[in-house]
Amino acid sequence: MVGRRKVTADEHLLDSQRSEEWKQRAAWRSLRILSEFVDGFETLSELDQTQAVGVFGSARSGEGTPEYTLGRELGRKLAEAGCTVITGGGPGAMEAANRGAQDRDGMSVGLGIELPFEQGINAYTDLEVDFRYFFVRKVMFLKYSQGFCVLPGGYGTMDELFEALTLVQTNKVGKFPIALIGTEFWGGLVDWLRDTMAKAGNISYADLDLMIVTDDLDEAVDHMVSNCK
Ligand SMILES: CC(C)=CCNc1ncnc2c1ncn2[C@@H]1O[C@H](COP(=O)(O)O)[C@@H](O)[C@H]1O
Repeated sequence: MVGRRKVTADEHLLDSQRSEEWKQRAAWRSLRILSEFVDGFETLSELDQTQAVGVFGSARSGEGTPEYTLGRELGRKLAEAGCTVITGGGPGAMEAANRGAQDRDGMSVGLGIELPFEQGINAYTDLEVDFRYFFVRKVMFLKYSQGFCVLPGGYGTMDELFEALTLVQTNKVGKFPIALIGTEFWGGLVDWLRDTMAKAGNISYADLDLMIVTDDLDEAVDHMVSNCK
């Protein structure tokens, strides 16, 4: 990839090879982390009264792809159902869902993340917060969303999906609907979870019911609305 690569706050925090001076600074860094929580809670507190759904999906599903069209339609349907749409504020499926929400005058939120290559939050958000730390941002997704719709994606999408699943499985959050959208994309993963992971005893078969898999956006939205905590 061409462009200026910046060292991010996450990288500073996680790099254990740095000098003694850096190691000592890591302790002070906790204040910066704290301030990021404060900023996030303060900015997003206006969402406390709304029913919000987090939408995850690939940063690479650009305009013109079937996934972008699907994400935009999902954003529209969530807004029509009265839900605020919260995404990672990036391009691709995130932008599509934010844009769809705005198409229907719904509330559209972007929780952006600092990345080595500058990109900025997409142009379709009404409320945005930019985070330096992935883990702080993940807390915000969980705190302000009452359910998740997951479009096809890559590692980032998997990370967010499995974070949510783990929290539900371990009863850290209560009623928390999760819908995987796209049976062709998700089918192989779900088969593997059942035929390999559950079969090996690493999850229970009941854990497979913590999410639905569908191609029907109305079913996904209905699952969010009727099962929100
Ligand atoms: C073109 C490109 C790589 C841009 C990256 N820009 C991003 N901006 C905001 N959130 C992101 C970005 N990349 C990954 N994420 C996070 O990880 C998920 C997507 O990652 P992935 O594309 O599935 O793995 C999103 O739901 C988002 O929360």
